[in-house]
Amino acid sequence: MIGRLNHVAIAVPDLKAATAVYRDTLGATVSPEEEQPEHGVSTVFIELPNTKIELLGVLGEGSPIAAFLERNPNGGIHHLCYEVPDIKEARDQLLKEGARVLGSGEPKIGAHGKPVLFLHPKDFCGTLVELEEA
Ligand SMILES: CC[C@@H](C(=O)O)C(=O)SCCNC(=O)CCNC(=O)[C@H](O)C(C)(C)COP(=O)(O)OP(=O)(O)OC[C@H]1O[C@@H](n2cnc3c(N)ncnc32)[C@H](O)[C@@H]1OP(=O)(O)O
Ligand SMILES: [Co+2]
Repeated sequence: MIGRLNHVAIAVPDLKAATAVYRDTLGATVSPEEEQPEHGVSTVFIELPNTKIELLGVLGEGSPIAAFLERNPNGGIHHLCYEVPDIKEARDQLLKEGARVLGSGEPKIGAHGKPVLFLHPKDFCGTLVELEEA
């Protein structure tokens, strides 16, 4: 079902400082910061030859990364995003297999303008999984 690794997301307490680490210390090409109000986060993408890193900062009240940052105040790896050819087909198959799809279960439009869904970390080896339609 899953295809390419689209991105590895890192939640950070200070998005500007984290962007500077990737740009200035690691010499990476970083995107401009973008607010994602539908998702309660701000994002910066780092383009690597074989995948992307998504830096996530808190946006507004009730951000889904707030509790994670309370538990990991220096930040940490938050989720892996895999591409799937058809997100609703993938969701229906996963539900049949007993996996928990987070939120309403309906895909939202993600940072790349494509439908995304999240799967509960307890069902995937302790790792929060995002699916993005390829
Ligand atoms: C920009 C758009 C998009 C994109 O296109 O790329 C994004 O990436 S948006 C990114 C942010 N959005 C989301 O993460 C949405 C889905 N996430 C959630 O709904 C919640 O974060 C969550 C997964 C339900 C967790 O919420 P939280 O408030 O932390 O819940 P709990 O405290 O009840 O945690 C339950 C349980 O799960 C463990 N946990 C939580 N988060 C993670 C994580 N990121 N990785 C691994 N494990 C995680 C947590 O430790 C709890 O464990 P126990 O204490 O053992 O029960
Ligand atoms: Co993501």
